[in-house]
Amino acid sequence: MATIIINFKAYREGSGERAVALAKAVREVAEKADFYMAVAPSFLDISDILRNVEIDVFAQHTDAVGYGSNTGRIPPEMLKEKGIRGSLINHSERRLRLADIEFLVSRFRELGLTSVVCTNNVATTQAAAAFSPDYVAIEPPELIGSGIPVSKAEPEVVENSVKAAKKMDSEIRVLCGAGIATYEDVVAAMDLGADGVLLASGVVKAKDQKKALEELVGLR
Ligand SMILES: O=C[C@H](O)COP(=O)(O)O
Repeated sequence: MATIIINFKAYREGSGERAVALAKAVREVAEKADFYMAVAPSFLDISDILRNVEIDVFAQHTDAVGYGSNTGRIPPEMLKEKGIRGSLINHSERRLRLADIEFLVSRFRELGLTSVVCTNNVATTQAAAAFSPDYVAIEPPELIGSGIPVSKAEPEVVENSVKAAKKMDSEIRVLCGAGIATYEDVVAAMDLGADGVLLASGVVKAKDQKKALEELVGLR
């Protein structure tokens, strides 16, 4: 089943009570859609969503630390403790060092958390795949938030990233993101070999988020 992860980022439209409402909408659409759907809300909204919505929740970032004297940092162990499914790692808006990415992918594996390592081109996708994360998510930063879908604007980046990742480890699932908003964009991504998409503004900033979700999965 293909994957759709919706990143709420720090958008006002996806925060506080609106985050819970959006997570509920994702859950309702996921029940009718032929996709695995998960959400990546702000840290501050994760507990409310876990308490109120039956849906897999991912963190938007995790720090390469353990429990201890790490002010303001979030170790993987805390995600596990809260029942969080996994995390985006190295999102272009929250970049990490190579050693941190390797540490997190390895620690996530030990803890049974799902790792989604974000990359910005074919070379970084190949490098990230060397750590065998569960997912890599290729997202050209210049298209993020643009409304111009990567699956149409830079199909070769998606296709070559899929090839590079699967050559490194055939088990890795490849998402693509940046500008994805419609079912057509999702199908185009999968035609290029992607196993799903990672998106934010196409849904979170939509006037009617539920309608945008239904359009995204082909229910409209
Ligand atoms: O995490 C999501 C990506 O940054 C893509 O964002 P976008 O869908 O707003 O282009």
